[in-house]
Amino acid sequence: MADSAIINPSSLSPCSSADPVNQSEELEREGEMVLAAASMRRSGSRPQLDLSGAAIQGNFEERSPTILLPNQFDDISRMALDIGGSLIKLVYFSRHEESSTKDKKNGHLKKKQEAPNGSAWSYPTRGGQLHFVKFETRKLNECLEFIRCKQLHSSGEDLHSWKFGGLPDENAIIKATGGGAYKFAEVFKDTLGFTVEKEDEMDCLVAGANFLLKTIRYEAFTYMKGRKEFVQIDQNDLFPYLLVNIGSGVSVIKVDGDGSFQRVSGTNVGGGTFWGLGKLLTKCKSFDELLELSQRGNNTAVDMLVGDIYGGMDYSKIGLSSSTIASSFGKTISENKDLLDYKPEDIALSLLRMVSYNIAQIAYYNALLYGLKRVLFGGFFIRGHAFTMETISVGVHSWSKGQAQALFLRHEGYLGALGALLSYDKPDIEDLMTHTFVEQFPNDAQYVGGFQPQQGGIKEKVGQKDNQIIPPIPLTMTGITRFEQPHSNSDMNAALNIGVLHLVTSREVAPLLEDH
Ligand SMILES: Nc1ncnc2c1ncn2[C@@H]1O[C@H](COP(=O)(O)OP(=O)(O)OP(=O)(O)O)[C@@H](O)[C@H]1O
Ligand SMILES: CC(C)(CO)[C@@H](O)C(=O)NCCC(=O)O
Repeated sequence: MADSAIINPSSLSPCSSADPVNQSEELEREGEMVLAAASMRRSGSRPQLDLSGAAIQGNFEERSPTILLPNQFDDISRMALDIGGSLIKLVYFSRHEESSTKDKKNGHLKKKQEAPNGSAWSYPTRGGQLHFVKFETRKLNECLEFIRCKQLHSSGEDLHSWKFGGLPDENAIIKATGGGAYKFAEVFKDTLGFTVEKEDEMDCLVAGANFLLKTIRYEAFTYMKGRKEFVQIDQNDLFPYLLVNIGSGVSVIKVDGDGSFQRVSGTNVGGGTFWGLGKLLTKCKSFDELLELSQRGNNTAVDMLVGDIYGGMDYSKIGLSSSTIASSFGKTISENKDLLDYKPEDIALSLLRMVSYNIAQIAYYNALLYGLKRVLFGGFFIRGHAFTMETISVGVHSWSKGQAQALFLRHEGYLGALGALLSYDKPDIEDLMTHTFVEQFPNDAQYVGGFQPQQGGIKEKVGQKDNQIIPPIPLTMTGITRFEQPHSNSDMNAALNIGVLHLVTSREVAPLLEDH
């Protein structure tokens, strides 16, 4: 059910000349990655954004930095959304003259900046920009207000009817991905009048990641020992790689090419876990506050170290030093203390390390399983945060004995939104398949005692109609590889539990070991 009750069109406040986002302190308008369109291609009557030649501008430390393409000839309006469990990510295109408040404030378009090679870039006077903005999902109305005030809903020519006081074209569509594209589709229709065209979340993550890796220089980097090193991957040597997207939950995707991938794993211990538990345990009011707090922490106050167990000694026989964390939060069990006896900063650091390291470990095992050396981490959990990246890098590096490498992106949180934006310009043949949902399983994974479905042809893939995702269901659970459409709800429920740890709750008390 859409939470349509929470938004009422009349509750949206009038647009002021000021940027609506800046009116709210809590609303983070972050990193406006600015892309300009080099030129406009036209396929049939529909204008297309041509993103060729995209290049980052700005200094190396800037997150979500400006990227410009110089030759956008025609006017075009584009936006796409990735509506996740925690955050809504919005990407929109605008011409230079509609440059963002941040750009204006920083004089981005007026000044010349240092190019990486030391020369000065000159900014084009024509062209456009892709702005990247995020909102908290629980504050959907702020996103709606932003779209309305910026008049972002329409694509191409229909922009004008609204700009000049008319209502949005009732046929207007926007591309959106993430769970919220389903959950809030009616809200968008009711409040802003446009239809949400849903794009598959995994397709979009992969498309966004591939675009950034292939097209944008100074985008991907490694982070070890406090050093950030940019990596430009040879396009011919890009695939396969492992994409680990750390949002509220974590998706682990083996990417084999453009549009060719398998979601091979995932974990529910992700960014939502860190932020949710952190909020409960520290009373922090924002994610960034929690991250900042962790920077002052000392995790050894709550974590149980190998040395705590081994009387200060290393356990060198199995390669564990005394300072290795044996058990996250383990120290708290042996001390007669309450939550309030611990420093919130120590808790924040321990939690951050626990979640980051655990994800690194899962990433490593998947890299090992599929023989992948490159592991790309995306999602807003990373937030360009040094400790998070260091923990993940060290985890991947040490577990793989230096064989696998963790990579990060400057536009880490916008993969899905970017993929949704790129999907406007998918070739027509792909448009026909927009609503195809494909549940994929690793072909080469060793299954023990379960079934090992093969990837089949299109007939064996199951369609997604409207806002209902119908998963595939195995014919039997005994190694047979054919898939059929589920017929009943119970079939569907069974199918939904494939490949995930499914807990059947029981009220029976589990027998406990007797105390002696
Ligand atoms: N300002 C912020 N507010 C809330 N969470 C934030 C913020 N900045 C970073 N985060 C972290 O990013 C996570 C969300 O990341 P992201 O936006 O990539 O995922 P999502 O799309 O919301 O989740 P999912 O894909 O699982 O639905 C949060 O769970 C939190 O750990
Ligand atoms: C459910 C999604 C895909 C929504 O983005 C994400 O939160 C996720 O991958 N969660 C992990 C679910 C799991 O594989 O256990």
